[in-house]
Amino acid sequence: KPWKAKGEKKKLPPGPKGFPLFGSMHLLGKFLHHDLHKLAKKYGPIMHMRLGLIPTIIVSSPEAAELFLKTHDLVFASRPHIEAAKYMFWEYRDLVFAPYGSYWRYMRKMCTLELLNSVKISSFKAIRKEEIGQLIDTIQKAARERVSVDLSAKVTTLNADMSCRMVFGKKYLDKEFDERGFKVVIQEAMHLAAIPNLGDFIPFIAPLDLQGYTKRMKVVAKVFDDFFEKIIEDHILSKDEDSKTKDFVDVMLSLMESADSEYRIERPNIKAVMLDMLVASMDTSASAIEWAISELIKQPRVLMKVQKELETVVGMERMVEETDLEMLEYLDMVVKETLRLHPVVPLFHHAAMEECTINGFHIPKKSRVIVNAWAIGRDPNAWNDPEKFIPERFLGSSIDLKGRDFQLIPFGAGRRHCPGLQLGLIVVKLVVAQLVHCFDWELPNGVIPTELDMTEEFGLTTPRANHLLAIPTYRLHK
Ligand code: HEM
Repeated sequence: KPWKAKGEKKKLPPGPKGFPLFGSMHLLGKFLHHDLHKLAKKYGPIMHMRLGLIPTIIVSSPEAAELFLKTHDLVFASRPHIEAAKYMFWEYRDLVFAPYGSYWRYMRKMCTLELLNSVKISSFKAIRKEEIGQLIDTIQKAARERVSVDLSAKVTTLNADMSCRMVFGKKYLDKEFDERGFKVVIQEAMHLAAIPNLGDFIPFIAPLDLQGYTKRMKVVAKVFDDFFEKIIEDHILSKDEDSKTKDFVDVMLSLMESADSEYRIERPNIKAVMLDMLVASMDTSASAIEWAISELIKQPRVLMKVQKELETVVGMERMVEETDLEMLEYLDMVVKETLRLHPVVPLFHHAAMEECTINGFHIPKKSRVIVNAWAIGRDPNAWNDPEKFIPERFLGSSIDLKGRDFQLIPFGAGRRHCPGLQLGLIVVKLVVAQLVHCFDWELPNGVIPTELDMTEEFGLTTPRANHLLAIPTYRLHK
């Protein structure tokens, strides 16, 4: 209605009532996206729950997501304040956690221009080919010896190496990073950024660090800082070598020196974006690959169909090339179906810059908005048999991953949608195709495919809880 009587209470979306101070935090367990999904089934696709002192809106259906990420996109284009971004991402100087505004826009433009556009992505093709080639060689060795391969570990290392070479210009050894190794520290960071932190929801108790997270974040931040300082120093030292092609760090360093860039870019800004590019590109793609291969092993029928398509398009005499990807229509459906059931970023967080009315509900200014992509991919109103992995559901359908079809938004939608979509999809498709084109896969210890464990680990991304182990058999005729 156009008018509101004075003092009339604004109607919040339905949701659990909650206790004083803590609100409904007690309802959130280890798997936040599952817990929120269950609650949404009871209260509806636009649900309000107070978490600590912060009004939080949970968005769990395609229609609701469209309202928040398209119709009212601008209002919700910011990010919430979180302790993790303060301690681990150089006080929001990165792109992922930067509040909406001109600094965010500048950083996003810079990353797109210097790393994530088609021309740049294609310039890294040789790196991808080389790294994937090396992985196939080691798996071939395992195939000869009939031993199982830790596919989760291999794919994570592959992605870490590819990301490092793109962003830093070279690979770094685990021990140059930290004695715990790359993967462990990054995963600790992802976990700390995703678990509910009391300090985010009851800001005045943040300094008490009751859960001990701040302490852990500071440890992680120090590891990143030392590592990135070393990389920056390496780049400054090798700056004048003529033969060197400029990588992303070189570009950012040149921004630091140039007087005419829009913002004063200093080392903390560079380090924050380095961390973004690393975490955003490594674990996302690796988890998507791991889930796709798991689903394929689980369903031999689908795996055989992917292999058949590869036999027809690529043939058994050679490996898959990036140029083959656009011809692989069934593979495309498999990847969509994987990201529907396993959106590797299950929840993404936005913040309301203004108050807003949606579907008659009042959304207070500074609310945190959590979009549950995991729940959306399972919405029974949008999908038949949502729990089943059926790539054929995309046959003849125009649904794509670009954020226009709100029943499938693993890359988000609207202003904050993933700028790495194109790169991510190339990597995921190429690695999945290569792994199943070059090899057949069998589970070790006589585990039958349908019994493959599919438990998730919760973090900013959700990889498999238990590594995927499988025994390869080489397939190609060369
Ligand atoms: C399968 C792979 C990937 C998936 C599923 C994925 C998914 C997502 C999602 C859901 C978001 C949040 C959207 C939102 O808040 O509305 C996001 C943001 C982002 N992604 Fe990705 N991503 C992937 C790969 C990549 C890659 C390869 C990069 C590049 C390095 C990247 C860089 C980013 C950045 C920088 C943001 C923050 C954008 C902003 O806040 O403006 N992502 N991604």
